[in-house]
Amino acid sequence: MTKKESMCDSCPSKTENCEETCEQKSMIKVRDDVKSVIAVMSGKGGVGKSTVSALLASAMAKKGHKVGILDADITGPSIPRLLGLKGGNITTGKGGIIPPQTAMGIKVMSLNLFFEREDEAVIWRGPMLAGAVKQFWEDVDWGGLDYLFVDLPPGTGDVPLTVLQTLPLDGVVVVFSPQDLAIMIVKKAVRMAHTLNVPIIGMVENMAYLECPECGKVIYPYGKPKGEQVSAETGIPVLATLAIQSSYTSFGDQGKLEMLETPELEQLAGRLENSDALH
Ligand SMILES: Nc1ncnc2c1ncn2[C@@H]1O[C@H](COP(=O)(O)OP(=O)(O)OP(=O)(O)O)[C@@H](O)[C@H]1O
Repeated sequence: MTKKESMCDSCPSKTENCEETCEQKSMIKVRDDVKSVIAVMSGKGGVGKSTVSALLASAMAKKGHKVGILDADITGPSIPRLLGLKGGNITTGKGGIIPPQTAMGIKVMSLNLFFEREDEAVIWRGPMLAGAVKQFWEDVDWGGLDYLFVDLPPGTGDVPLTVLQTLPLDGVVVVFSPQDLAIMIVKKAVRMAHTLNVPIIGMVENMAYLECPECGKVIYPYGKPKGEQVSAETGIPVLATLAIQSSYTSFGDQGKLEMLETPELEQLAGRLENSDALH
């Protein structure tokens, strides 16, 4: 019996893509030093996926966990900037590439950390992008993590496919904003995860409303929050709803996003911490 056949025999989810997924997963390095792996994805760009990845990672770190972020958004990496890390001095040790750490101790690996200029353009085709992600998993000395968050590029292209099909994900958090277009596309991301048999932990609705700092009136620049609707249509729970707040951008632009208090994501981190599915 081949390795693939024996893996498929014991796999509970026999679907169309199960064999290919099993084969991909069997080829990636097993890491006992990373306990839970959570991907953060969005169907569409600019909805705040990297912001949510960084804040969720910070919330976990504030709870005392050892946390890392694998920035799989190879062509548009923003995690180093959001967390105040500069590129150009990556070193390698016995256990592999040493991931730089933020002020709070979050370990980060991102292609931008290899460049001195953060505006360096990466003009690579799909297989090279996928190769970089695999290397970030296999060749980085993550050195014992409770949670590794994987910040995906938007959409359902090569890199999200590689991550969902290859890395041993415990689940996915999907970020969306309340525009109809974003919602149409978030459903594609949800379908992709379902097709590849990756559990969806839940969704985060970002930029859902804005509270006027002068009078406190709540307005909805992108239309009323659509969490309930999306949840009813997809069967996936909305775990956090975030307002539009200038502090998200100002803390991020200063590289201090991990210092921002976000009660909604701290609560979500608590739910993840206690979720049986992740341990
Ligand atoms: N809740 C929010 N309130 C205000 N600004 C926000 C909020 N969420 C994100 N932003 C801002 O929106 C911009 C895009 O956010 P971010 O880079 O996290 O999005 P993304 O979905 O990861 O984008 P990409 O498609 O490039 O991967 C950033 O300038 C960020 O500071």
